[in-house]
Amino acid sequence: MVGARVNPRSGVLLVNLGSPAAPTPAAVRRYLKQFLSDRRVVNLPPLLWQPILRGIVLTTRPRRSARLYKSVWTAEGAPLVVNTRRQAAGLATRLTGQGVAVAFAMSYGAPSLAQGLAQLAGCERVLVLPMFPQHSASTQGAVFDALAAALRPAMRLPTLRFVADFHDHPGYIDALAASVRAHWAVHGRGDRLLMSFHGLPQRNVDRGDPYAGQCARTARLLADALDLKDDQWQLAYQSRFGKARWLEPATDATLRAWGAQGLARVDVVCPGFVADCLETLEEIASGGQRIFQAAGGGQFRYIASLNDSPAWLDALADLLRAQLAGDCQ
Ligand SMILES: C=CC1=C(C)c2cc3[nH]c(cc4nc(cc5[nH]c(cc1n2)c(C)c5CCC(=O)O)C(CCC(=O)O)=C4C)c(C)c3C=C
Ligand SMILES: [Fe+2]
Ligand SMILES: [Fe+2]
Repeated sequence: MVGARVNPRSGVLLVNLGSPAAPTPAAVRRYLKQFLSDRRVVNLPPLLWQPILRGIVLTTRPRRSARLYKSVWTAEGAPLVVNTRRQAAGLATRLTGQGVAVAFAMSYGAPSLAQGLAQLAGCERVLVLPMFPQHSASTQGAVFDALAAALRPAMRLPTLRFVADFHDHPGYIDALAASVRAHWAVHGRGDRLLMSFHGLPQRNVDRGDPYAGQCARTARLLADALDLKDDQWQLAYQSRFGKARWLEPATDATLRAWGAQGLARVDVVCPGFVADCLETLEEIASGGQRIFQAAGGGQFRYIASLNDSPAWLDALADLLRAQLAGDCQ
């Protein structure tokens, strides 16, 4: 546990997606097997999907993904886990004095939900915050399932509160806007700002997943906070996986088109990721730049995720205090 009191009455559990234990094909295979077997993520009949997963995906993807993970791995471990650990530590310094313990966990890999909850043993109330600003059944739903599974053996349940999303929270939008402005103050302002969100299969949205609507709302609020005109920014979706149709426009196609138009300077921010990870550091900061420049574009700048920046952790602490002060009394 990060700096809790002896027996605090309330606990906060931050939950993000999770990473492999090591940047090796074997560890990535274990991680992808758990992740991609979750029906919240790939909702196909297991008799159809499991042979494809085991016979094709898990025999080809781990080697390539391990190479990508290796390119972003740090001395302390996977960026997503390192950044989430720092966020938990930063929140603990803000909340522990108020009798609130803070721990973190991952939907897939380690630390598991059971390990995270064990850090909060003795808390009568537990507030679970999935670290995905926009709601999707594939992410929040997976956290909820993992939470229920982790609590199955419990003889005494805490009072629980689950934050469904925070896509329009003023503190989150302000922290994003401040981080873009700080970037502009140092590097100058690009011709256009691309707001790249993780993608989702179109059929999930057709079935009622609010994800795309919430991404659009976050993007609009951020554009307004930055006083951007409509021709100065665009929303796009990254990280397509598999053969189905995913949300559009795609980040890679957009960057290719902007490069071909000969744009001299673009900035890219990923508001759906509050912690830098493989998908931002490798896919966007490296891969996005390659695509844009190969197509003829000029300068490309990736704006880091909020990670453990003080303004973001202050906003997050406010969000958590407000949630804890709600009907959790
Ligand atoms: C931010 C929200 C996310 C949504 C929504 C989401 C949906 C989703 N993802 C996949 C498939 C993969 N995602 C992978 C990595 C990954 N995804 C997110 C976030 C969301 N995913 C994060 C933060 C990460 C990075 C993890 C890290 O360790 O840094 C991967 C694994 C990496 C790889 O092999 O490329 C896959 C696969 C699907 C199918 C999906 C929605 C249905
Ligand atoms: Fe993903
Ligand atoms: Fe990806």
